[in-house]
Amino acid sequence: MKKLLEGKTPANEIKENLIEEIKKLKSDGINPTLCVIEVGDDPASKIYLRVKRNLAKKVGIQEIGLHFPANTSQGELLEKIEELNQDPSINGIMVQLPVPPQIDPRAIFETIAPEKDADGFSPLNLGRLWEGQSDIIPATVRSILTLIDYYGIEIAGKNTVIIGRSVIVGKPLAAVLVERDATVTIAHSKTKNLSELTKNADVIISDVGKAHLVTEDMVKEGAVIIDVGMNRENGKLMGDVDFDKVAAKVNAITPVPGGVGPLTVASLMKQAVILTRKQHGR
Ligand SMILES: Nc1nc2c(c(=O)[nH]1)N[C@@H](CN(C=O)c1ccc(C(=O)N[C@@H](CCC(=O)O)C(=O)O)cc1)CN2
Repeated sequence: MKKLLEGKTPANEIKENLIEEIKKLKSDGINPTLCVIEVGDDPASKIYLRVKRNLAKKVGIQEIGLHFPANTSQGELLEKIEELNQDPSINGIMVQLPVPPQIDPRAIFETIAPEKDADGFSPLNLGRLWEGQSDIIPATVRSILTLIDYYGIEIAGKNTVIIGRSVIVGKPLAAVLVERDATVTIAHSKTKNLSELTKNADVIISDVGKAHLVTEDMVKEGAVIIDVGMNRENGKLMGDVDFDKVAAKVNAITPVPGGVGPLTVASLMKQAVILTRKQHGR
């Protein structure tokens, strides 16, 4: 392995830039404000929300945290979102996932106003990605692009296999990589002969959530591997890729933890600032 694609350094760079950008906005009387909604008491979500709160404070974004009990109905949640959509003091809105089973995440994505869609999950913003408009994009996708740019990974014309077809990572990622001239294949649970695809891939991006899915024999020498998976095995956090053996064979690989993950919260903050600027015509 020649390059370890760590997320911490580019994440720090994003934070430093945000601090400067937000200072300037504030000196013009603009106070970027992000409303973060939690439904229920998922323990992992609590950790991520604390990280979001701390980073917002550090860069100067006003974070408004709302907590709803786990038995909140979809109607109640959507009503609150509608209210926030109308509130001019709120620039960005996001609902932490997962939400309890009585709430359909798609209803949330459809209700958040596209111009306040901090996660970039609204159907309008996701659709715009396929038109080549990529200012509002899901945080994980933005994080992957940041790694690609920061480490100078060539993507144009490269055979790129995305494993995973989620609406919030795999599909929007395909749209932005096609826009960057990559030749993209999306593989998923029904794909036959996954290894035939991955063995020919210059770049493999996996977002499945299955440990040991991508093994050494499935990758070609010199490939680039971006692992978005997060799996716990015997208390240890690992990605979808068999890191040690695959790393020995490839040119560049993200660690898990420490790769895409640390960039996701910084990417969300960046998006909140982009939304704020757009709302003020900047
Ligand atoms: N509304 C949203 N919900 C969720 C999102 C999202 O982007 N929007 N993503 C995840 C959770 N998440 C942020 O919300 C998140 C996940 C992982 C990390 C991270 O830093 N991971 C570390 C490891 C952390 C650990 O030890 O558990 C890493 O990979 O190095 C940050 C944020 C689901 N919900």
